[in-house]
Amino acid sequence: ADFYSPTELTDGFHLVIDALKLNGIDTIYGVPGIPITDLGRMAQAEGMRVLSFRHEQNAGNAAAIAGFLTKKPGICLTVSAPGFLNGLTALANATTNCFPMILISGSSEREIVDLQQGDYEEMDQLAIAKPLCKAAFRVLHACDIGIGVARAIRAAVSGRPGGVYLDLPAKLFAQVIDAQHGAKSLVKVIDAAPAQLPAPTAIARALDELRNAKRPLIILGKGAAYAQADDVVREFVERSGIPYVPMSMAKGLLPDTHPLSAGAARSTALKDSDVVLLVGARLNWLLSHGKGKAWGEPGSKRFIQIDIEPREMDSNVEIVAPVVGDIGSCVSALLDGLGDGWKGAPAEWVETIRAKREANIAKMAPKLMKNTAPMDFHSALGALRTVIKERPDAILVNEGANTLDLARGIIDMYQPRKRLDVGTWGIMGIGMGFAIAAAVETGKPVLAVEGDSAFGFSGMEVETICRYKLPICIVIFNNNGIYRGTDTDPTGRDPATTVFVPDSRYDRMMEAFGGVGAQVFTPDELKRAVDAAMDSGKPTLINAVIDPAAGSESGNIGSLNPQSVIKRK
Ligand SMILES: Cc1ncc(Cn2c(C)c(CCOP(=O)(O)OP(=O)(O)O)sc2=O)c(N)n1
Ligand SMILES: Nc1ncnc2c1ncn2[C@@H]1O[C@H](COP(=O)(O)OP(=O)(O)O)[C@@H](O)[C@H]1O
Ligand SMILES: [Mg+2]
Repeated sequence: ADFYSPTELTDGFHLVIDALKLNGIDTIYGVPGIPITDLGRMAQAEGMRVLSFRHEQNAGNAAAIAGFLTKKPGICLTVSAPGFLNGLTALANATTNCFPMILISGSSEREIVDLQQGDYEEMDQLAIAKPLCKAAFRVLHACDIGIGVARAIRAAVSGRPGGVYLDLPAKLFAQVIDAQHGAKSLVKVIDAAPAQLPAPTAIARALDELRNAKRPLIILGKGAAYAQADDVVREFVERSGIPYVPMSMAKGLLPDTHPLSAGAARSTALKDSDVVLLVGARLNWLLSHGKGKAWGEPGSKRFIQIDIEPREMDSNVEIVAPVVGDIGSCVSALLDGLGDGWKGAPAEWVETIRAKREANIAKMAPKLMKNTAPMDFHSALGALRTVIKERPDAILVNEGANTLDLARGIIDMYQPRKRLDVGTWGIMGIGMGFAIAAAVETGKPVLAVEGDSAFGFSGMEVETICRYKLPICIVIFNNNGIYRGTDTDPTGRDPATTVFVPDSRYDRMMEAFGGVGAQVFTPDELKRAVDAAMDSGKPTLINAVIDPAAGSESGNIGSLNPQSVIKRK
């Protein structure tokens, strides 16, 4: 029997680490500082991987995408007040995108905060976090750490995944309790994200809609990618024979070259379909809220929606067949229900989509072949499209405006969860955090295709990338500006609000920290430099010179900008 000395003790530091490890969490993304520097050191000493960043927003983004990739909540650890606030943007973005993460921040003493007596980094962090995330908890007593961590994990991954805030006041860490009592207080979460089975009546109703459809369409959202029900999703598309449109981060669930892919025929698919099956995709702005000219005749659509969140139904338009449950269970039930009677989608409709897709791909092809300088977005992306085709298990991180919108349609993906981008908010700044966690969590090579403005939001993490020697190749589409590099200040006093230093050399930033830097002017040079980076696995930054006149305002979403009708004299 274990010899147990009554003096054996544990404390808050050790209980937090034990609670995380007990639940299979082995990685922490953060920035050290009071009161959590020692927590990070001790976690590292106890075998956890603790990665220190240069800004908490990037650590938070890393934790968020780690959650998306692993279905375990990513952990971001920050100091109080300013560090907490820096992590909050990533926590809110994770919640918006349904990525499971836990922001753990040290905090000031309750008695001083609640009397507003001016503690070091005083802030009521729990109150501030609550409206911006899925759940928020604070732990005051060491014997509650086990339950607190368990609640945070379950809140992050159960139902619709999201961001959770866990507030740990400084005094908690040094609190000492009896070791055995402490061990008993820990909770290993059982079935944190339970399967949620659809009602048979909901499945029957959905199948009726599909059977009566003349022009059915499937839309796969990043929820379908997150669910990791890849085989049953692919089997359902292929057995049903229904064309599908993958949303950005669902690309690769089936290869974009799949005969049923309607990605390159998106406009026709949305406009002319009559029954639309949404699988882990919301009818938000990315799908024009399910109405308007993108969707053809008003009232011409019947929507079936699979989602784990019941309240998503009817959020934008009427859902005639809501299927509430987890995607794996729901799609399996639909597949079983198809039965032998299912004759496949109407051949004429499938042919319409195929023809449209082939025509659009043919129209685009010449733009991707140009091998001259200066590059434009199409010719540069043509080179990267080939890289991913040759290296399908590489992970593509992508942000910018033209750099994002054009890459989404030009770079085909071949495997699930390989395209990580700005998601539902269209947020800039996810690049380096996503790239770091993708490399750390998967061990796969990462290609980060960045607008020069987008890169600037998290660019200091090139030092982090070098420090951990991560296989990340950053390609910056350097068009000297936001959208374009050609705007001018009409007063002639300053540079325009959307331009940067001309002919800048981002590649030298990577060299500053021991990484590989390269500047390229043609698609061939770009492909060679990326191939070299991928083969070497060395941190690399390629400054790809793009024609400053090549872009368009806000990429594909310029129409969202308000226009002034007042012209001052
Ligand atoms: C946090 C944040 N700030 C600002 C923006 C606005 N914004 C900004 C600043 C973009 C950068 C576009 O410039 P780029 O250089 O990254 O890409 P291209 O020049 O290739 O279009 S895209 C975009 O929507 C944003 N989406 N998110
Ligand atoms: N395992 C799951 N089962 C069912 N629905 C899920 C699951 N995980 C996430 N979801 C849902 O997937 C949806 C993702 O939608 P969204 O982020 O809009 O995707 P996209 O931007 O790709 O269209 C969310 O409504 C979320 O509730
Ligand atoms: Mg740019």
